[in-house]
Amino acid sequence: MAATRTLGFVLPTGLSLHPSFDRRGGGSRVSIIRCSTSPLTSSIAAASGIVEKPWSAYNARLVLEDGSIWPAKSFGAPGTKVAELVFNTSLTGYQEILTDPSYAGQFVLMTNPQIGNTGVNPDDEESEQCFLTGLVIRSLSISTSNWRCTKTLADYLTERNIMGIYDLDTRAITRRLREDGSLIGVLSTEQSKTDDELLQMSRSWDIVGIDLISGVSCKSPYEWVDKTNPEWDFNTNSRGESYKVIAYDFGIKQNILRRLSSYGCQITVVPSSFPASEALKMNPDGILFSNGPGDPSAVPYAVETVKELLGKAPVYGICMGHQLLGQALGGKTFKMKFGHHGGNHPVRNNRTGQVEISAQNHNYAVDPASLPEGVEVTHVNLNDGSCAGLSYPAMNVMSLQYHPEASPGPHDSDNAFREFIELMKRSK
Ligand SMILES: NC(=O)CC[C@H](N)C(=O)O
Repeated sequence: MAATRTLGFVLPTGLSLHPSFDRRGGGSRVSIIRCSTSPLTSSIAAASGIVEKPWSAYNARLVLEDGSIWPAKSFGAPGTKVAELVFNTSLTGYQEILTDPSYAGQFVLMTNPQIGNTGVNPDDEESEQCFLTGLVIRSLSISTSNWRCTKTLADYLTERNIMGIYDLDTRAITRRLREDGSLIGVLSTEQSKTDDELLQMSRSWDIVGIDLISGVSCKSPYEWVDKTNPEWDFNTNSRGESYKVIAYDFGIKQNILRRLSSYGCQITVVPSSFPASEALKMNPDGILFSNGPGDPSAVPYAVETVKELLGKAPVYGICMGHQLLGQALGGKTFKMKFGHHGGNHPVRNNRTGQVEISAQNHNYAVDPASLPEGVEVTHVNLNDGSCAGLSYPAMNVMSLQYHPEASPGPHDSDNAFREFIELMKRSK
Protein backbone atom coordinates (compact mmCIF):
# COMPACT_ATOMS: atom_id res chain seq x y z
CA MET A 1 0.00 0.00 0.00
CA ALA A 2 1.33 3.43 -0.90
CA ALA A 3 2.38 5.74 1.90
CA THR A 4 0.20 8.65 2.92
CA ARG A 5 1.98 11.95 2.30
CA THR A 6 1.88 14.32 5.25
CA LEU A 7 1.05 17.79 4.12
CA GLY A 8 2.00 19.64 7.28
CA PHE A 9 -0.85 22.10 7.54
CA VAL A 10 -2.92 23.11 10.53
CA LEU A 11 -6.57 22.25 10.18
CA PRO A 12 -8.71 25.37 10.80
CA THR A 13 -11.17 25.03 13.70
CA GLY A 14 -14.45 23.42 12.75
CA LEU A 15 -13.19 21.69 9.64
CA SER A 16 -12.81 17.98 9.27
CA LEU A 17 -10.04 16.16 7.53
CA HIS A 18 -11.37 13.67 5.06
CA PRO A 19 -9.83 10.24 5.07
CA SER A 20 -6.94 9.94 2.69
CA PHE A 21 -7.93 8.56 -0.63
CA ASP A 22 -6.24 7.78 -3.88
CA ARG A 23 -7.95 9.91 -6.51
CA ARG A 24 -6.41 8.48 -9.61
CA GLY A 25 -5.41 5.05 -8.45
CA GLY A 26 -1.76 4.11 -8.08
CA GLY A 27 0.97 6.56 -7.11
CA SER A 28 1.21 8.23 -3.75
CA ARG A 29 -1.83 8.69 -1.55
CA VAL A 30 -2.55 12.26 -0.61
CA SER A 31 -4.33 13.70 2.40
CA ILE A 32 -6.81 16.29 1.26
CA ILE A 33 -8.79 18.89 3.12
CA ARG A 34 -12.18 18.38 1.57
CA CYS A 35 -14.89 20.31 3.35
CA SER A 36 -18.44 19.40 2.37
CA THR A 37 -21.23 21.97 2.27
CA SER A 38 -22.67 22.35 5.78
CA PRO A 39 -26.35 21.42 6.38
CA LEU A 40 -27.13 25.11 7.07
CA THR A 41 -25.69 26.18 3.74
CA SER A 42 -27.62 23.41 2.01
CA SER A 43 -30.92 24.50 3.50
CA ILE A 44 -30.26 28.13 2.53
CA ALA A 45 -29.41 26.95 -0.97
CA ALA A 46 -32.59 24.89 -1.20
CA ALA A 47 -34.77 27.71 0.17
CA SER A 48 -33.37 30.22 -2.33
CA GLY A 49 -33.85 27.87 -5.23
CA ILE A 50 -30.12 27.68 -5.92
CA VAL A 51 -29.28 24.26 -7.20
CA GLU A 52 -25.76 22.91 -6.92
CA LYS A 53 -24.87 20.48 -9.65
CA PRO A 54 -23.95 17.37 -7.66
CA TRP A 55 -23.51 15.42 -10.87
CA SER A 56 -20.60 17.59 -12.04
CA ALA A 57 -17.31 15.81 -11.62
CA TYR A 58 -14.40 17.15 -9.60
CA ASN A 59 -12.27 17.72 -12.66
CA ALA A 60 -9.88 20.40 -11.41
CA ARG A 61 -7.33 20.82 -8.64
CA LEU A 62 -5.94 23.85 -6.89
CA VAL A 63 -2.55 22.92 -5.46
CA LEU A 64 -0.99 25.43 -3.09
CA GLU A 65 2.70 25.78 -2.36
CA ASP A 66 2.09 24.75 1.27
CA GLY A 67 1.20 21.28 -0.02
CA SER A 68 -2.56 21.50 0.34
CA ILE A 69 -4.69 20.21 -2.52
CA TRP A 70 -8.24 21.38 -3.19
CA PRO A 71 -10.38 19.33 -5.59
CA ALA A 72 -12.79 21.55 -7.52
CA LYS A 73 -15.05 21.74 -10.55
CA SER A 74 -14.03 23.69 -13.62
CA PHE A 75 -16.37 26.21 -15.26
CA GLY A 76 -13.90 28.17 -17.39
CA ALA A 77 -11.01 27.34 -19.68
CA PRO A 78 -9.09 24.08 -19.29
CA GLY A 79 -5.33 23.96 -18.72
CA THR A 80 -2.67 24.34 -16.04
CA LYS A 81 -1.65 27.77 -14.74
CA VAL A 82 0.52 29.07 -11.91
CA ALA A 83 -0.21 32.34 -10.08
CA GLU A 84 -0.40 33.99 -6.68
CA LEU A 85 -3.69 33.36 -4.86
CA VAL A 86 -5.43 36.39 -3.33
CA PHE A 87 -8.88 36.70 -1.76
CA ASN A 88 -11.29 39.52 -2.54
CA THR A 89 -14.06 40.44 -0.09
CA SER A 90 -16.27 42.42 -2.52
CA LEU A 91 -19.85 41.23 -2.55
CA THR A 92 -20.52 42.36 -6.11
CA GLY A 93 -18.56 43.58 -9.10
CA TYR A 94 -16.82 40.40 -10.19
CA GLN A 95 -16.72 41.58 -13.82
CA GLU A 96 -14.78 44.73 -12.92
CA ILE A 97 -12.43 42.55 -10.87
CA LEU A 98 -11.95 40.14 -13.77
CA THR A 99 -10.99 43.01 -16.08
CA ASP A 100 -8.81 44.96 -13.60
CA PRO A 101 -5.29 44.61 -15.09
CA SER A 102 -3.81 44.87 -11.57
CA TYR A 103 -4.73 41.21 -11.07
CA ALA A 104 -2.26 39.97 -13.70
CA GLY A 105 -0.29 37.05 -12.26
CA GLN A 106 -2.98 36.26 -9.69
CA PHE A 107 -5.86 33.89 -9.04
CA VAL A 108 -8.70 35.78 -7.39
CA LEU A 109 -10.74 33.93 -4.79
CA MET A 110 -14.06 35.62 -4.04
CA THR A 111 -15.10 35.28 -0.39
CA ASN A 112 -18.73 35.99 -1.30
CA PRO A 113 -20.05 32.42 -1.53
CA GLN A 114 -22.16 32.81 -4.64
CA ILE A 115 -20.87 34.38 -7.82
CA GLY A 116 -22.28 34.66 -11.33
CA ASN A 117 -25.90 35.60 -10.62
CA THR A 118 -25.76 38.83 -12.66
CA GLY A 119 -23.79 37.39 -15.57
CA VAL A 120 -21.67 39.89 -17.52
CA ASN A 121 -22.49 42.91 -19.69
CA PRO A 122 -20.58 45.12 -22.16
CA ASP A 123 -20.56 48.21 -19.88
CA ASP A 124 -18.77 46.82 -16.82
CA GLU A 125 -15.41 46.17 -18.45
CA GLU A 126 -12.41 47.87 -16.82
CA SER A 127 -10.05 46.98 -19.68
CA GLU A 128 -10.08 45.19 -23.02
CA GLN A 129 -9.40 41.75 -21.58
CA CYS A 130 -9.20 39.66 -18.43
CA PHE A 131 -5.62 39.83 -17.17
CA LEU A 132 -6.02 37.69 -14.05
CA THR A 133 -4.94 34.06 -14.27
CA GLY A 134 -8.06 32.46 -12.83
CA LEU A 135 -11.18 32.82 -10.70
CA VAL A 136 -11.85 30.69 -7.60
CA ILE A 137 -15.36 30.63 -6.13
CA ARG A 138 -17.46 28.60 -3.71
CA SER A 139 -20.65 28.32 -5.69
CA LEU A 140 -21.48 29.24 -9.27
CA SER A 141 -24.99 30.57 -9.71
CA ILE A 142 -26.77 28.41 -12.25
CA SER A 143 -29.30 31.12 -12.99
CA THR A 144 -28.30 34.50 -14.37
CA SER A 145 -30.72 37.36 -13.97
CA ASN A 146 -29.96 41.00 -14.65
CA TRP A 147 -31.43 43.51 -17.10
CA ARG A 148 -27.96 44.36 -18.46
CA CYS A 149 -26.73 40.78 -18.74
CA THR A 150 -25.67 39.57 -22.18
CA LYS A 151 -23.73 36.44 -21.24
CA THR A 152 -23.17 33.97 -18.41
CA LEU A 153 -19.99 34.17 -16.39
CA ALA A 154 -18.99 30.64 -17.46
CA ASP A 155 -19.32 31.42 -21.18
CA TYR A 156 -17.43 34.69 -20.72
CA LEU A 157 -14.48 33.03 -18.97
CA THR A 158 -14.35 30.15 -21.42
CA GLU A 159 -14.38 32.50 -24.45
CA ARG A 160 -11.57 34.53 -22.92
CA ASN A 161 -9.57 31.44 -22.09
CA ILE A 162 -9.57 32.18 -18.36
CA MET A 163 -9.70 29.36 -15.85
CA GLY A 164 -12.50 29.30 -13.29
CA ILE A 165 -13.18 26.73 -10.56
CA TYR A 166 -15.96 26.28 -8.01
CA ASP A 167 -17.16 23.96 -5.27
CA LEU A 168 -14.16 24.20 -2.97
CA ASP A 169 -14.02 25.57 0.56
CA THR A 170 -13.15 29.19 -0.08
CA ARG A 171 -13.55 30.07 3.62
CA ALA A 172 -10.92 27.54 4.69
CA ILE A 173 -8.54 28.77 1.97
CA THR A 174 -9.11 32.40 2.97
CA ARG A 175 -8.33 31.60 6.63
CA ARG A 176 -5.16 29.88 5.49
CA LEU A 177 -4.10 32.96 3.49
CA ARG A 178 -4.90 35.24 6.44
CA GLU A 179 -2.95 33.07 8.86
CA ASP A 180 0.03 32.08 6.74
CA GLY A 181 0.16 34.91 4.19
CA SER A 182 -0.23 34.84 0.45
CA LEU A 183 0.56 31.61 -1.38
CA ILE A 184 1.48 30.63 -4.90
CA GLY A 185 -0.82 28.02 -6.40
CA VAL A 186 -1.34 25.95 -9.50
CA LEU A 187 -4.74 25.40 -10.99
CA SER A 188 -5.10 22.44 -13.30
CA THR A 189 -7.78 20.54 -15.18
CA GLU A 190 -5.18 18.13 -16.59
CA GLN A 191 -5.65 14.74 -15.00
CA SER A 192 -2.35 13.52 -16.49
CA LYS A 193 -0.36 15.82 -14.18
CA THR A 194 0.48 14.41 -10.76
CA ASP A 195 -0.03 16.33 -7.54
CA ASP A 196 3.73 16.37 -7.10
CA GLU A 197 4.28 17.94 -10.51
CA LEU A 198 1.77 20.67 -9.73
CA LEU A 199 3.28 21.22 -6.29
CA GLN A 200 6.75 21.56 -7.78
CA MET A 201 5.39 24.03 -10.32
CA SER A 202 3.90 26.16 -7.53
CA ARG A 203 7.18 26.09 -5.62
CA SER A 204 9.36 27.06 -8.55
CA TRP A 205 7.56 30.29 -9.47
CA ASP A 206 7.32 33.62 -7.69
CA ILE A 207 5.49 36.85 -8.40
CA VAL A 208 8.06 38.95 -6.51
CA GLY A 209 10.65 40.70 -8.66
CA ILE A 210 8.75 40.37 -11.96
CA ASP A 211 7.83 43.33 -14.19
CA LEU A 212 4.14 42.70 -14.88
CA ILE A 213 3.20 46.22 -15.97
CA SER A 214 4.90 46.03 -19.38
CA GLY A 215 2.62 43.10 -20.27
CA VAL A 216 -0.61 44.99 -19.54
CA SER A 217 0.22 48.56 -20.61
CA CYS A 218 -0.99 49.97 -23.95
CA LYS A 219 1.52 49.85 -26.80
CA SER A 220 1.09 53.42 -28.09
CA PRO A 221 -0.49 56.69 -26.89
CA TYR A 222 -4.20 57.34 -27.42
CA GLU A 223 -6.81 59.96 -26.50
CA TRP A 224 -9.56 59.09 -24.01
CA VAL A 225 -12.91 60.92 -24.21
CA ASP A 226 -15.59 58.75 -22.55
CA LYS A 227 -17.21 60.11 -19.41
CA THR A 228 -19.23 58.37 -16.74
CA ASN A 229 -22.73 57.82 -18.10
CA PRO A 230 -24.68 60.87 -16.75
CA GLU A 231 -27.43 58.51 -15.53
CA TRP A 232 -24.93 56.94 -13.16
CA ASP A 233 -22.97 60.04 -12.25
CA PHE A 234 -23.40 61.75 -8.88
CA ASN A 235 -20.46 64.07 -8.43
CA THR A 236 -19.22 65.67 -11.62
CA ASN A 237 -17.38 68.87 -12.17
CA SER A 238 -19.42 70.53 -14.93
CA ARG A 239 -17.85 73.92 -14.24
CA GLY A 240 -16.53 74.21 -17.74
CA GLU A 241 -12.92 73.83 -16.64
CA SER A 242 -10.62 71.78 -18.79
CA TYR A 243 -7.26 70.29 -17.87
CA LYS A 244 -4.80 68.46 -20.07
CA VAL A 245 -3.77 65.25 -18.31
CA ILE A 246 -1.28 62.61 -19.34
CA ALA A 247 -2.20 59.23 -17.87
CA TYR A 248 0.63 56.71 -17.59
CA ASP A 249 -0.89 53.29 -18.22
CA PHE A 250 0.66 50.74 -15.90
CA GLY A 251 -2.52 48.66 -16.21
CA ILE A 252 -5.10 51.41 -15.99
CA LYS A 253 -8.72 50.79 -15.06
CA GLN A 254 -11.05 52.58 -17.44
CA ASN A 255 -13.16 54.04 -14.66
CA ILE A 256 -10.19 56.17 -13.59
CA LEU A 257 -10.24 57.64 -17.10
CA ARG A 258 -14.02 58.07 -17.11
CA ARG A 259 -13.95 59.85 -13.75
CA LEU A 260 -11.11 62.19 -14.82
CA SER A 261 -12.96 62.92 -18.06
CA SER A 262 -16.20 63.64 -16.16
CA TYR A 263 -14.27 66.10 -13.98
CA GLY A 264 -13.26 67.96 -17.13
CA CYS A 265 -9.90 66.46 -18.12
CA GLN A 266 -8.69 65.95 -21.69
CA ILE A 267 -6.69 62.79 -21.40
CA THR A 268 -3.83 61.28 -23.37
CA VAL A 269 -3.04 57.75 -22.22
CA VAL A 270 0.60 56.75 -22.72
CA PRO A 271 2.47 53.43 -22.34
CA SER A 272 4.50 52.59 -19.23
CA SER A 273 7.71 53.06 -21.22
CA PHE A 274 6.77 56.52 -22.56
CA PRO A 275 9.77 58.85 -22.04
CA ALA A 276 9.28 61.64 -19.49
CA SER A 277 10.83 64.13 -21.96
CA GLU A 278 8.09 63.30 -24.53
CA ALA A 279 5.40 63.69 -21.89
CA LEU A 280 6.74 67.12 -20.91
CA LYS A 281 6.76 68.24 -24.56
CA MET A 282 2.97 67.77 -24.49
CA ASN A 283 2.83 70.47 -21.81
CA PRO A 284 0.33 68.74 -19.50
CA ASP A 285 -1.54 70.46 -16.65
CA GLY A 286 -1.21 67.25 -14.66
CA ILE A 287 0.07 63.68 -14.83
CA LEU A 288 -1.63 60.56 -13.55
CA PHE A 289 0.28 57.41 -12.63
CA SER A 290 -2.18 54.53 -12.79
CA ASN A 291 -2.76 51.32 -10.93
CA GLY A 292 -0.99 48.21 -12.19
CA PRO A 293 -0.04 44.64 -11.35
CA GLY A 294 2.85 43.11 -9.46
CA ASP A 295 5.86 44.16 -7.47
CA PRO A 296 6.47 47.94 -7.57
CA SER A 297 10.15 47.46 -6.72
CA ALA A 298 10.61 45.34 -9.87
CA VAL A 299 10.03 48.25 -12.28
CA PRO A 300 12.90 50.71 -11.67
CA TYR A 301 12.46 52.20 -15.17
CA ALA A 302 8.96 53.37 -14.19
CA VAL A 303 10.29 54.86 -10.94
CA GLU A 304 12.91 56.75 -13.02
CA THR A 305 10.19 58.15 -15.30
CA VAL A 306 8.19 59.30 -12.27
CA LYS A 307 11.34 60.91 -10.79
CA GLU A 308 11.99 62.83 -14.00
CA LEU A 309 8.44 64.21 -13.94
CA LEU A 310 8.37 65.19 -10.27
CA GLY A 311 8.08 68.94 -9.81
CA LYS A 312 7.41 69.57 -13.53
CA ALA A 313 3.61 69.26 -13.25
CA PRO A 314 1.12 68.25 -10.52
CA VAL A 315 1.03 64.46 -10.24
CA TYR A 316 -1.52 62.01 -8.92
CA GLY A 317 -0.70 58.36 -8.21
CA ILE A 318 -3.26 55.61 -7.74
CA CYS A 319 -2.23 52.26 -6.21
CA MET A 320 0.80 51.15 -8.31
CA GLY A 321 1.15 54.85 -9.21
CA HIS A 322 1.25 55.67 -5.48
CA GLN A 323 3.89 52.98 -4.89
CA LEU A 324 6.04 54.32 -7.75
CA LEU A 325 5.71 57.84 -6.36
CA GLY A 326 6.68 56.61 -2.90
CA GLN A 327 9.90 55.18 -4.39
CA ALA A 328 10.56 58.23 -6.56
CA LEU A 329 10.36 60.38 -3.42
CA GLY A 330 13.02 58.22 -1.78
CA GLY A 331 10.86 55.64 0.03
CA LYS A 332 10.64 51.87 -0.14
CA THR A 333 7.82 49.40 -0.73
CA PHE A 334 7.34 46.04 0.94
CA LYS A 335 5.13 43.00 0.40
CA MET A 336 2.22 42.73 2.82
CA LYS A 337 1.14 39.48 4.45
CA PHE A 338 -1.98 38.97 2.32
CA GLY A 339 -2.74 42.45 1.02
CA HIS A 340 -6.02 44.31 0.71
CA HIS A 341 -8.57 43.26 -1.89
CA GLY A 342 -12.19 44.29 -1.50
CA GLY A 343 -14.72 47.05 -1.28
CA ASN A 344 -14.93 47.45 2.48
CA HIS A 345 -11.63 48.93 3.68
CA PRO A 346 -11.92 51.82 6.14
CA VAL A 347 -9.42 54.61 5.48
CA ARG A 348 -8.90 57.72 7.61
CA ASN A 349 -8.11 60.98 5.90
CA ASN A 350 -5.63 62.44 8.41
CA ARG A 351 -6.28 66.01 7.26
CA THR A 352 -10.06 65.98 7.78
CA GLY A 353 -10.41 63.11 10.26
CA GLN A 354 -13.09 61.67 7.98
CA VAL A 355 -13.29 57.94 7.36
CA GLU A 356 -13.98 56.63 3.87
CA ILE A 357 -14.99 53.08 3.05
CA SER A 358 -12.78 52.31 0.09
CA ALA A 359 -12.19 49.86 -2.74
CA GLN A 360 -8.74 48.31 -2.51
CA ASN A 361 -6.56 45.90 -4.44
CA HIS A 362 -2.90 45.70 -3.51
CA ASN A 363 -0.34 43.31 -2.03
CA TYR A 364 2.46 45.85 -1.55
CA ALA A 365 2.61 49.08 0.44
CA VAL A 366 4.89 52.06 0.94
CA ASP A 367 6.82 51.95 4.21
CA PRO A 368 6.15 55.36 5.78
CA ALA A 369 9.33 55.13 7.88
CA SER A 370 11.38 55.09 4.67
CA LEU A 371 10.01 58.40 3.40
CA PRO A 372 12.07 61.58 3.63
CA GLU A 373 11.03 64.60 5.64
CA GLY A 374 8.35 66.72 4.01
CA VAL A 375 6.41 63.78 2.63
CA GLU A 376 3.11 63.58 4.48
CA VAL A 377 1.07 60.42 5.08
CA THR A 378 -2.40 61.76 4.32
CA HIS A 379 -4.44 58.55 4.59
CA VAL A 380 -4.22 55.48 6.83
CA ASN A 381 -5.86 52.08 6.39
CA LEU A 382 -7.72 51.58 9.68
CA ASN A 383 -7.62 47.77 9.49
CA ASP A 384 -3.85 47.59 9.86
CA GLY A 385 -2.51 51.15 10.07
CA SER A 386 -0.72 50.92 6.73
CA CYS A 387 -0.02 53.95 4.57
CA ALA A 388 -2.99 54.64 2.27
CA GLY A 389 -2.10 58.04 0.85
CA LEU A 390 0.74 60.53 0.45
CA SER A 391 1.27 64.17 -0.29
CA TYR A 392 4.37 66.18 -1.04
CA PRO A 393 3.14 69.75 -1.37
CA ALA A 394 6.56 71.11 -2.41
CA MET A 395 6.24 69.19 -5.69
CA ASN A 396 2.42 69.11 -6.08
CA VAL A 397 2.28 65.37 -5.44
CA MET A 398 -0.77 63.49 -4.22
CA SER A 399 -1.38 59.75 -4.18
CA LEU A 400 -3.70 57.05 -2.87
CA GLN A 401 -2.94 53.39 -2.24
CA TYR A 402 -6.56 52.51 -2.95
CA HIS A 403 -9.15 53.08 -5.67
CA PRO A 404 -11.13 56.35 -5.62
CA GLU A 405 -12.74 55.33 -8.93
CA ALA A 406 -14.24 52.27 -7.17
CA SER A 407 -15.49 49.87 -9.90
CA PRO A 408 -16.34 47.89 -7.99
CA GLY A 409 -16.83 49.49 -4.61
CA PRO A 410 -18.15 52.43 -2.63
CA HIS A 411 -17.85 55.97 -3.99
CA ASP A 412 -16.74 57.68 -0.75
CA SER A 413 -13.34 58.60 -2.20
CA ASP A 414 -14.49 60.12 -5.50
CA ASN A 415 -13.62 63.60 -4.23
CA ALA A 416 -9.94 62.73 -4.63
CA PHE A 417 -10.42 63.43 -8.35
CA ARG A 418 -11.70 66.90 -7.47
CA GLU A 419 -8.61 67.40 -5.28
CA PHE A 420 -6.42 66.61 -8.28
CA ILE A 421 -8.38 69.20 -10.31
CA GLU A 422 -7.81 71.73 -7.51
CA LEU A 423 -4.10 70.89 -7.45
CA MET A 424 -3.84 71.50 -11.20
CA LYS A 425 -5.89 74.70 -10.90
CA ARG A 426 -3.64 76.10 -8.16
CA SER A 427 -0.46 75.45 -10.10
CA LYS A 428 -1.68 76.59 -13.55
N1 LIG B 1 -4.10 47.92 -7.90
C1 LIG B 1 -2.80 48.11 -8.00
O1 LIG B 1 -2.32 49.07 -8.61
C2 LIG B 1 -1.93 47.09 -7.38
C3 LIG B 1 -0.58 47.61 -7.02
C4 LIG B 1 0.46 46.52 -6.81
N2 LIG B 1 0.52 45.71 -7.95
C5 LIG B 1 0.15 45.72 -5.58
O2 LIG B 1 -0.32 44.60 -5.65
O3 LIG B 1 0.38 46.24 -4.50
